[in-house]
Amino acid sequence: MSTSRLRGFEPADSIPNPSENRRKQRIDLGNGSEVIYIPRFVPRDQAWDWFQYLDKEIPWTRPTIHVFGKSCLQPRDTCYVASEGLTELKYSGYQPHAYSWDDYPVLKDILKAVHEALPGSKFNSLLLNRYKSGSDYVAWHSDDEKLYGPTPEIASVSFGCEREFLLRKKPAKTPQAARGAEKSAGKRPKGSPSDQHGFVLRHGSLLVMRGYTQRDWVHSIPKRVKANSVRINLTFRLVPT
Ligand SMILES: O=C(O)CCC(=O)C(=O)O
Ligand SMILES: [Fe+2]
Repeated sequence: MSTSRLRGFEPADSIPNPSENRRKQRIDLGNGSEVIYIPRFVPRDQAWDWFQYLDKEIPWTRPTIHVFGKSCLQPRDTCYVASEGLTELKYSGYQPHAYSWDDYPVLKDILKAVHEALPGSKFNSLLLNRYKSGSDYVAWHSDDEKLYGPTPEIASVSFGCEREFLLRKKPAKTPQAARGAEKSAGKRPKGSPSDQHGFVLRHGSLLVMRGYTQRDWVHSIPKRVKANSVRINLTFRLVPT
């Protein structure tokens, strides 16, 4: 697919500066949630160099996780890097070992590039994922673990095979809000925000989730039979101390 946005999903806001407009998209998800997408964040050759390094040097594992009372192999490889002294990460009954930034200088270079692109950000942990083929995936979830606080900023850098990243609004919680959602289902008024978005995350792209995105939305990387090469994704996060 040539375009970074998926057909049938919402177009991005236009940004006044025309050169920025080509590069950067800002999607207002409503109610204090937003996504930024920069398709050409890392130049192509640099991105391939980083891909090769990560594929080869990172101590990837495929852990057993526990979801809905069942054990299963996580459907992708993973690794975790964090600064010393942070609250430990635990998800799906699995507590990854925290590797040190000092052991992977390239991760520090990528982190530096991310910090430069996002003024004011100060990430101190990183979850890495490797999708070996289109049958590897990440199920619908939100990164709403307590250790990240109520409004985490999550910066996601992708390398290798292009895969779809989907965002879907969580169902309304109060009966009143649920009735409203039911009434408007299928006939969204013009100009009101959509409750689903999709991006094809290209090699070297940066996607940022902000505000209440983890509280109000879920995201996923679905299986895709046609995706037949490796994709590596890095999500930088801040664990407040
Ligand atoms: O691979 C991706 O783009 C997303 C990964 C993700 O959602 C996660 O690690 O929490
Ligand atoms: Fe996630």
